[in-house]
Formats: sequence, structure tokens, C-alpha cells
Amino acid sequence: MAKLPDFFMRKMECLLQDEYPAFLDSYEQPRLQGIRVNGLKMAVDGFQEMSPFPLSPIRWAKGGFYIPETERPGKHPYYHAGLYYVQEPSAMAPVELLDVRPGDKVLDLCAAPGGKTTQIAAKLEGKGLLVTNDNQPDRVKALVKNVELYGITNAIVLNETPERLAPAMPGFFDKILVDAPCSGEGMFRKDDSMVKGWDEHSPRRYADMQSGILAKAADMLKPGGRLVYSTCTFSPEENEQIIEAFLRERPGFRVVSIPPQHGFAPGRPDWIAQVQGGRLDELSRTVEGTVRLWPHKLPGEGHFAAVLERTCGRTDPESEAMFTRPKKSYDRNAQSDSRMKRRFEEKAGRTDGKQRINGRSANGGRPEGASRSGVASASDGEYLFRSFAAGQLNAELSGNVKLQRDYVYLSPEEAPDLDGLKVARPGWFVGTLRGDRFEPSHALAMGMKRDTDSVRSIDFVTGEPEVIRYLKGETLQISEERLRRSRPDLQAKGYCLVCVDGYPLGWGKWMDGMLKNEYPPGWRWS
Ligand SMILES: C[S@@+](CC[C@H](N)C(=O)[O-])C[C@H]1O[C@@H](n2cnc3c(N)ncnc32)[C@H](O)[C@@H]1O
Repeated sequence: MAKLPDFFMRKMECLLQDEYPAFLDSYEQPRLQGIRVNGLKMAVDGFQEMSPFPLSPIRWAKGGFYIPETERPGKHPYYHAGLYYVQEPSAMAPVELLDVRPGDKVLDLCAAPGGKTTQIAAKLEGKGLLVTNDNQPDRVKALVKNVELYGITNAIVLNETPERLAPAMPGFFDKILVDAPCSGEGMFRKDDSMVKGWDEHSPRRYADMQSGILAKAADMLKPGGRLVYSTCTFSPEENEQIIEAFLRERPGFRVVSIPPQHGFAPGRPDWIAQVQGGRLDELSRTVEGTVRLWPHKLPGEGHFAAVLERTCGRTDPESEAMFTRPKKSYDRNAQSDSRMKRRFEEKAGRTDGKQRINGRSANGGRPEGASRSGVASASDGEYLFRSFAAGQLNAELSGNVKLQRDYVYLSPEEAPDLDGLKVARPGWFVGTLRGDRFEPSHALAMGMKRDTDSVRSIDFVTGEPEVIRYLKGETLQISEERLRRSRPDLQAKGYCLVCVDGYPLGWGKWMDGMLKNEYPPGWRWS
């Protein structure tokens, strides 16, 4: 481990006093490694039965487990199947405190690379909406990859600043996570680069950024909504002080006090006074209801979390205006979506208005005006996607079909107006139009379930050499008997969901005993 900065040690000694020796000792303890089971793909007990690693539960996180530090969870086919996310144990706490329910509209404002986004998505169970955002374009790429690997189908991925997002989505979300950029002191034991990047001015620098981000996040929360602000740092300037200053400016918010549990320690409003040289009043004392996760008090790294509730929304003129913003362009999109939906349903002989896709109903003829080569219009694109879905999927898919250039997305029903925003994914990326063909995406495969959604699959078992060969991108020889088909009359040739122990890894195209590999080059096993 890199040497701890002297200034940091002196400051922690001054803050922690009697506890300081135990805190210092924790740096001699072994690092901890955690994984969290992806509830979108499987039940936690199902994973416990098939886990390749010894598991020991993390007290505060559903589906979270410690695994020995010697294990390499990123080097197992189950990782490529998105069955778990490798995550530092304390980092699993903020989302647990967010209390996400299926159907909620949730914003993860500082989301990359997406650990907490995958946790939120599992709690949504595919229902409601997840808007996940990061302001760094490079980090958004990693976020997109994780959204797709974990089979999240109801997310929109944005690359925006909170300043631009807040006026676009005022009072829109039930739950918001602000996992703020921070000086990272809580990760010093785990990550040397955090130590190297730190100096005594880091907390102050980050604090300015954090209060700006939190203020904008708050504007996007519904009355009665819940916001969790979290960091992985110890400095009071970035934690209690941010919350206290926020409460003073925004009387419509309160701290939801977190009861003592799992070895979490209360927030330290007395440290605000120490750092600022001021006195504690009633409001400052409510900051005691926030939590600190200390490496000398529980098995995990250092974290801070505050749960805030928006108690009122319409008492101040500023928020009154927010709640009456017209939604003109959203309605325009919705209208064009429903026009497209109707057109497809007419062609497919369906008039029940439901956005279901199933094999039998959607095999109508090519729509009049659809081009033979090159996709001329959004409705052609929708037709090609729906024809593919009708023939090659068993899935019931919901959402509005959106076309951006040749890319086809299913956008969640509750999607807000995204006009003018930098959008990395307006919804579930389901495939690409190639002339008059639809090519399914890897993200589509990862969001599917073998038994209910696929018409054709191949199931390998862990340890079979074909699994790694598939992940390396090789063409495989596969006999027709190994194909699972949902109907006996279904032809063998075609797209095939390639699975390990029943969980999708990606697509292959089977023909005459050969499986053409469709595993994306950028994702391959190396
Ligand atoms: C602590 S990390 C987030 C980790 C993430 N929540 C996870 O669980 O994987 C903070 C993130 O905030 C992003 N960030 C920094 N400034 C931001 C801003 N003004 N708006 C949005 N995101 C920002 C950084 O790029 C970084 O990815």
C-alpha cells in the first residue's frame, strides 16, 4: 500500500482521537473483495447453489457477498453472463438506503462505471425507469457496457452535466442517487492511485463540486421523493458539511435518520463545527442521522451516506414553477411513437393496442412503402425489428421503438423528454438495421432469459472448452441435436442464444453444424 499522506494522518488523528489507533490498524488488515448477485438474472439462493467461489454474506446488502481475495471473479464465464457485479462491500450500502421499489423513476446522477446502477436496476425488477448519467464521455462507455452486460432493459444512459439535466427534468424522479466524485480517502487501503492523487486541498476542491451537484439533483426530485448523497471519503468538508449547508439552503428537505445497524456509525455534526469553527444548532444536529462506514468498525472501506427526503415542493416559488413546466415536446414524441405502434399493429393484424410482441401475431406482410434495400424511415425500421422479434424471440417486450440512425432501441414507457440532451442510450439497444435486415444486438441477448424469451438456444456447461472458445470469438462446430428449440417445427438455421448453465452469453448463428460467433470483438476473453 502507498504511504498515507502526513497531512491526512494528522487530520484523522485530530478528528478520531481515541479511535485513531484502531483506524490506523485497519490499514494493516487484508483488503476485502465483494461481489453482488445480479437479481435481474437469477435469485440469490440460486447463485449460492452454483457459485464457483466461497461466499460469505455482506450484512447490509441483499445478494452481496465477500469472496476470498485470491479469487478472480472477472475471469469466470459467469462474469461474462452478467451474473454478478464485482463491487467493494461498503459501496453496496448507498443503494440499499435509497429504498428503490419496482416501478420507481430513479436517477443515478454520477453513475460510471455503473456498480450502483446495476444494483438499482435489480431493485426495479425491470419495472419503472432508470436514468443513469455521468458527465465524463469515456466513463459513460464503461457505464453503457455494464448496463448491457447486466441485462438492464429499462435504462436511459446520458452523458450530461447536472446543470443541463435539472431544467430538463424538474421534480421528475421518485429516487435519486448522488454518488458524488470525491477525494477518495476511504479507498486509500484498496487503491494506491487514490493516495497518489490526493493533496490537502482535495477535500475543499471536491466540496465545491459536490454542493453544486447536490443542489441540481435536488431540483429533479419529486415532493416526497428520496435522495441519497454518498461519498467514499472521510473528510467532513465533503460529507456532513455538504449536507448541513444544503439543509440551510433548502428548507423543503430533511435528513431521514438511519438507525444504528450493521456496524454503521452516525454522522459527526460536531466535526462541522470543528472544521468551520462554528456552533451546533438544531439543524446541524440532524446531520447525526447520516451514516459513516468506518474500516475499523466493519468489514469494508470508508463511506459516507445521507438520506434526504423532499418534504414539500410547492411552498417556494422556484419549485412551484418547476412543477408546472409544459411537456410539449414529450407529447410530440409520444404521439409519433403511438402512430408507429398503430401502424405496426394494423399490419400485424392487431388492434388491442398492447405493446406486446409474440411470434404468432406479428408476422404480417411488409408494410406498403417499405424499401427493399436501405432503411428509408422509422416505420420501416420498426417493422424490421418487429418482424425479427416475431420470428426469432418469444419475449414480451414493452417500450417504444426508437430509431437513431440505424440503431434500434426500446425506450421505457416513462421516458422523459430527451430533446437537446447528450444521450448515449435512449433505451434498451436491441439491434441494428443492415439494409433490409435487422441484426440483434449483444445487449438484446443479455437482457433475455433462455427459457422464456428465446426460440433457439445452445447451452454449454461451465468447464466445457466451448465456453471459453465462444468467449474468445471462435467459430464452433455444434451438432443439430444440441440446439434447443421452442417449437419442434422451428428450423434449425438461424440466430441462437448461446448460454452457460442456462444464462445467456451472446448470440451465435447456426447453420449446417457450424455456429458463427457473434460475440462482440470488444468484449472477448483475453
Ligand atoms: C464515485 S464515482 C461514481 C461511481 C459509481 N456510482 C459506481 O457505483 O460505479 C463519481 C462519478 O461522478 C462523475 N462525475 C464527476 N463530476 C460529475 C458531474 N458534475 N456530473 C455528473 N457526474 C460527475 C465521475 O466521472 C465519476 O464517474
